[in-house]
Amino acid sequence: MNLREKYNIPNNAVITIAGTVGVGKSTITTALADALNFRTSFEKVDSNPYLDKFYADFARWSFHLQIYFLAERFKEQKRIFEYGGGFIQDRSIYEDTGIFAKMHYEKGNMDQIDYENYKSLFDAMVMTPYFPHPDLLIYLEGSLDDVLSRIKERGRPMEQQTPISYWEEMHGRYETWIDQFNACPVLRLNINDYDLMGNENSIEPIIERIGHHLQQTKHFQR
Ligand SMILES: Nc1ncnc2c1ncn2[C@@H]1O[C@H](COP(=O)(O)OP(=O)(O)O)[C@@H](O)[C@H]1O
Ligand SMILES: Nc1ncnc2c1ncn2[C@H]1C[C@H](O)[C@@H](COP(=O)(O)O)O1
Repeated sequence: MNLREKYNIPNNAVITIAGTVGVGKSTITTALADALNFRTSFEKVDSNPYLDKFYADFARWSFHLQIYFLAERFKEQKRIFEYGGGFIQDRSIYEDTGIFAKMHYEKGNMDQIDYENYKSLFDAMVMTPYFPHPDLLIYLEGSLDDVLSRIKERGRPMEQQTPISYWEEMHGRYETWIDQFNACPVLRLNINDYDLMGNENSIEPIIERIGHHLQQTKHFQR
């Protein structure tokens, strides 16, 4: 019996991984998809035409980047729907608006008209009964110090040049955001409670928790 069957995880489940930059979303996305034999939906960082420009000049490129991410995530959502689920998704669409767009608007990097325009597009696309919400959002939480050392270790150039205050603010915003998030069930996972690099067996307890959580939540209606 495989791990998916062992822990009663439906083969059409859609699980999205949320958390601040560098916390370990992509790594756990791969590990969970491998263990459950699910497909993955990743953010494409290398082919993003705005990301480098955005980090060099937030005010100039914030709106463009948000529209780009919204379109990319919506296309991914459509792909997941067309396959009929069975996906692990690296970052949720909710973080784009709840964390990034909001933060850049409040910091003055996006003007009010652009922000309202973006939000109305987001609401029309996402916050409707027609948009399938994930069955579970796994929120990865870790200390700011651990996250900063992971960002450093990964070494994406544009992130190294970004002031630590940016990551600190994002880290704080994530904590506030997750406390009021209710678009789908949430499982919180502390990054110190598993070790995907050092111990390949550490994925099984996570899958066990996912199985329990999915069974407990009444939202699972596929
Ligand atoms: N469980 C883990 N233990 C140790 N290092 C990790 C773990 N998960 C991720 N990392 C490392 O942290 C860095 C950021 O991870 P990544 O998965 O790319 O984060 P995210 O997708 O959230 O930005 C990478 O260098 C990765 O190898
Ligand atoms: N919506 C977004 N706005 C601004 N920047 C974003 C958004 N979504 C992702 N990003 C950035 C943050 C990182 O530099 C890369 C990839 O994110 P990661 O958390 O490492 O997967 O894109």
